Amino acid sequence: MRRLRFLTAGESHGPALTVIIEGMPAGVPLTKAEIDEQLWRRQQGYGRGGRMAIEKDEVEILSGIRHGLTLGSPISLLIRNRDWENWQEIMSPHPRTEGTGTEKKVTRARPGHADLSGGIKYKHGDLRNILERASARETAARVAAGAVARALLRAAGIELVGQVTAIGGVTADTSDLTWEEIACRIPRSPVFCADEKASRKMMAAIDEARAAGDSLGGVVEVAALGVPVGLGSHVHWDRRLDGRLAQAVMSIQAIKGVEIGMGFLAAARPGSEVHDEIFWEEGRGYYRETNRAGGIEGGISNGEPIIVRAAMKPIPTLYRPLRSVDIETNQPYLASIERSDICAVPAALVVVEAMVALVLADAILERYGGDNWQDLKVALGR
Ligand SMILES: Cc1cc2nc3c(=O)[nH]c(=O)nc-3n(C[C@H](O)[C@H](O)[C@H](O)COP(=O)(O)O)c2cc1C
Ligand SMILES: C=C(O[C@@H]1CC(C(=O)O)=C[C@@H](OP(=O)(O)O)[C@H]1O)C(=O)O
Repeated sequence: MRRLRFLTAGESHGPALTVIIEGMPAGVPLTKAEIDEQLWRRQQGYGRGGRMAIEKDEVEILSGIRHGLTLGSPISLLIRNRDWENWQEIMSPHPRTEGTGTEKKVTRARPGHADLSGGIKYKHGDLRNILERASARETAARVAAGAVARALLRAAGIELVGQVTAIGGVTADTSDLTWEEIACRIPRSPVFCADEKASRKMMAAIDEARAAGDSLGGVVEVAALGVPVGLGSHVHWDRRLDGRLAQAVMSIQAIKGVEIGMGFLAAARPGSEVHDEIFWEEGRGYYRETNRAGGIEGGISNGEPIIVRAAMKPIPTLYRPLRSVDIETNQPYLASIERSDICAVPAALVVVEAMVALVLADAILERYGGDNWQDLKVALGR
């Protein structure tokens, strides 16, 4: 059973996003400021569009936290959409009054979005009824939930470090840097990349894509440091930690590939270059000199840093639009674009971190239990 569960709600241009997080032990220190910091990070990143100039994401804590400590009750959080002001009539929950409103239905299905399949599945002639919820605006609520999970991980001695490793085919080389060095450099880079030269090239690639009316995807990498041995299990498919991480990360809008450790690269290498040899030393215990497995063997964490990589496809809405069909007339059209991101890979990194945090916090609670932080601390041996 999931120990830490969360459920988000909210439309992209509705009044607000909400999230309920259930299963946090009592007594974990958690402040509004640390949730807001993660929300702020998600809004940064070179290549974003006009919407980010409107939104200033900030959390309102509705329940589950008192005087800076979790209560053990459901935590509910709210993030208002500033853009709602401009969409009140279009997004009104009330029945339409005859003869009012000039709103046109969205009938032009955008390639790369949920529009067409969602419209067919839910029998919506107005594709806005699909796109509002399919939008990655929802990731703000995931990041707020992730900040709650991060608070538990931090208390348990686990830290997450994330970096963008590729944008539009420009790849970073950070192989000579430690995770601590990477963590120091990331906030200074507008694309959250620790390789300064690659950072500049990535920004130039985004500028080029913008000028060409195109968009770019990329690759992000998250490392979880300080994870104890034994999270997840080999005994069932849905208890394997690698499977749980892959599902959570793949569920993020526009993520099309997830790797743990060497991932796809391992398929091309002989076994002698893929597996991590095991050593033992008095006082140190078991250790490995390499971490090609990315911290998980047989679905169980092995004590090495957990390394998760995710590939994001380019943003599907292009200023030089792709061909599609109007579902009312079945006639071809070329869309006119009002605004869109060119590249949201840095934002996606923050979302991947959030999903990794939620899975690891759930796995910690599964292994160590604890209704309150004191019991959990004892179980963790801290
Ligand atoms: C942080 C973030 C921002 C995004 N911004 C946009 C955007 O401005 N325009 C757009 O067309 N898609 C954007 N996307 C991607 C779409 O939400 C996503 O491709 C779409 O919902 C279809 O889902 P799928 O790619 O997972 O199939 C964004 C994704 C993320 C993670
Ligand atoms: C609002 C966010 O991302 C949005 C995700 C998104 C999409 O189609 O996924 C489309 C854009 O929204 P809009 O159509 O209102 O310009 C992005 O700005 C956000 O990240 O907070």
